Amino acid sequence: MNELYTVAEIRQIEQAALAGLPAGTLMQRAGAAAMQMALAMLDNASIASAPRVLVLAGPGNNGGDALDVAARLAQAGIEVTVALYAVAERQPQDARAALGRAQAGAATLLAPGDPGDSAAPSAAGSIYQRHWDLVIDGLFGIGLARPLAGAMRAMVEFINTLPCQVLALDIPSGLDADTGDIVGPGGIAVRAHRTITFIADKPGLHTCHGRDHAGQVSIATLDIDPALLPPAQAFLNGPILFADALRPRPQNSHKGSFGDVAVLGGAHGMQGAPILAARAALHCGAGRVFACFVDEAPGYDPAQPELMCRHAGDFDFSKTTVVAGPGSGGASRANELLARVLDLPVPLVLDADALNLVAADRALQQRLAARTGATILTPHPLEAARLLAVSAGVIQADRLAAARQLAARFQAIVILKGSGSVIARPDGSVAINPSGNPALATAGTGDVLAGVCGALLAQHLPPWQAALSAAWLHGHAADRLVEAGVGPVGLSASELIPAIRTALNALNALCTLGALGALGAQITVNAH
Ligand SMILES: NC(=O)C1=CN([C@@H]2O[C@H](COP(=O)(O)OP(=O)(O)OC[C@H]3O[C@@H](n4cnc5c(N)ncnc54)[C@H](OP(=O)(O)O)[C@@H]3O)[C@@H](O)[C@H]2O)[C@@H](O)CC1
Ligand SMILES: [K+]
Repeated sequence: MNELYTVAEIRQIEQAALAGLPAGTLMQRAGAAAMQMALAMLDNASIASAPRVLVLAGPGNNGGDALDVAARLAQAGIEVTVALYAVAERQPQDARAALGRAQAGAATLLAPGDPGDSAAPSAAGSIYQRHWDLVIDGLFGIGLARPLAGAMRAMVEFINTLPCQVLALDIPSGLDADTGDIVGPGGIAVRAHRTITFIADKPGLHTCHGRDHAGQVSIATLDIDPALLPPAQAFLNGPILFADALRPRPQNSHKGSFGDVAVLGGAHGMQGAPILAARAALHCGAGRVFACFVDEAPGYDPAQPELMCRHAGDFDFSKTTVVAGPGSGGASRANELLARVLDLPVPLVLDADALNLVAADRALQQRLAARTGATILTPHPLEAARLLAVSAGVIQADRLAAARQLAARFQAIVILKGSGSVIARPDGSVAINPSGNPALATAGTGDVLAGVCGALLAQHLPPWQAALSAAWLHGHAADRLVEAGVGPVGLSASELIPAIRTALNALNALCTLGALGALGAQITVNAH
C-alpha cells in the first residue's frame, strides 16, 4: 500500500468507520496490532526473562491506544508500567474505557505529573531510575496541537537517551503527521525504532524529521473497509508507481533509439559537475551524451572518453534532452545560455546554478513557466527557498506544500531533495521517496541525480515517471552501497553512478519478468 493520507483525511475515514462499529472497536484493534508489534520487538531483543515495558499514555485517544496495549501486555504476564498523563474525567470515551481495562489488570499506573508537582519527583524518579526493555509511546498521535512541554517534554527527553527499543503508536509524539516537522516552536519528538501507524500511512513519517523519528514504519489498517479511503493525493514512491514506463530494449535498436543528453554547465573551476551529470546520463542508458561547458571545454574526459565535450556557445541544444545547471555559475554567459534552452521545446532538467539563475531573474521565470517541453526541477531546500522567495526553514516546515507550490508555479515536475525527497507535479499529486540515506550528503550527488533524470527523459519516460524512477534509483543505489560498506561515510558521487546502473538494470529485469511484487513490499519500510 503506497497511499499517504493527511490528518484531515484520516479523521474523515475514522469518522466513517466509527459510524458502523460498536464503541471502542477501532481502539481495541489498534491495541491488538500494537501488542503484536511490541511482542515481536521484545523477542528480537532476546531478553532472557521478565522484560520490563514502560508505556507512556497521553490525554487523548493516542493515550487510549497506549492504555489498551498496556492492559493486553499485562494480561499476557509482562511487567508493564504506565506513565499516565491523563485525567479520567477529561479523557475521550474510548480512552477512558481503556484506562478502566488497564486499571483492572496487573499494570502499574504512575502519574509523573508536572515537574512543579510534589507527587512528580517520586513517580518520575522511579521511572528514570529503572531499567526498561521496551518503551511504548502513546503520548500524542494526530491530535497534537502544540509543542510538548512540562512533564511530558521531560519524559521524552529521558526516553530519547535510553538504549532500549522504542515503539511509537500512530506517530512519534511531537512529530507533525502531515509535514514530518517537529511541532514547535522549540518542540521535541520521540525518536522511535518502529512506528505502528493506524488506518493508513502518513506523509510526515517519511520526510523532513520523519525518517529519523519514526524508524521502521508498519501500517495497521484496523480492518477498515478500503472503500472508505478516498483517492490519495500523496504516495510513497516505489517501482509500483513507475514500472509501467520502463520497457525492455528491443533487439532492433541503435544509439539513436535512446536519445541524446546535453549537460549545460561547467563554468571555470566547476567542470567536474557537468562531467558527473554526463557520466550518470551515460550509465543510465542515454544513446549519446554531450558535456557542454559555459567557459573553456576540456578536450575529452579521460576517465570516460565516450562523453563528447563541447563549448556550450557553439552547441545546438535543439535536438537533445538538456540538463542545465551543474556548475554553470551565475555569470551573464550562463544566463544567456539558459534563456536559450528554456525557449526550446526539448525535455529539460534544471538543477543547481540554473535554479539560482531562475530565482534571480523574473524573465527567466516567465520563460520557464511558459515552456512547452517536459521540465523537471531538482532543487535542494535552499534552492527551493530562493525560487519561492522564502527561507529554507519555511520550505522544510512543509516540504510537500513547497514542492506543490513550485510545481504549480513553474508547470514542472519538481524533486525537492532532502531526507524523504518530495516529487510533485502541477496537478498537486506528490510522492515521497523512501530510498536513500545520509551517504548522499556529499558534493556531486545532485549532479548525478540530474544526469539520471536527463537519461530517462531522453529514453522517452514521461517526466513524472522519469522523476520518480530517478529519485528512487538514486536512493536505492546509495542504500545498497551502504549495505556493502561503501558509506555512509565517504561514499563519493562517482561511486554512485555504476550502482545506479546496476539498480536500473535489476529493475528492468524485474519489470520484464513481471516480478515487481517483491520489491513493492520492501519499499513501504524506512531504514532506521
Ligand atoms: N478515534 C478513534 O476511535 C481512534 C483513534 N486512534 C488514535 O487516536 C489518536 C488521535 O486521538 P486524539 O484525537 O484524541 O488526539 P491525541 O493525539 O491523542 O491528542 C489529543 C489530546 O491531547 C491534547 N493536547 C494536544 N497537544 C497537547 C500538548 N502539546 N500538550 C498537552 N496536551 C495536548 C488535546 O487536548 P487540548 O488541550 O488540545 O484540548 C487532546 O486531549 C490517533 O493518533 C490514534 O492513535 C486509533 O486508536 C484509531 C481509533
Ligand atoms: K505516539
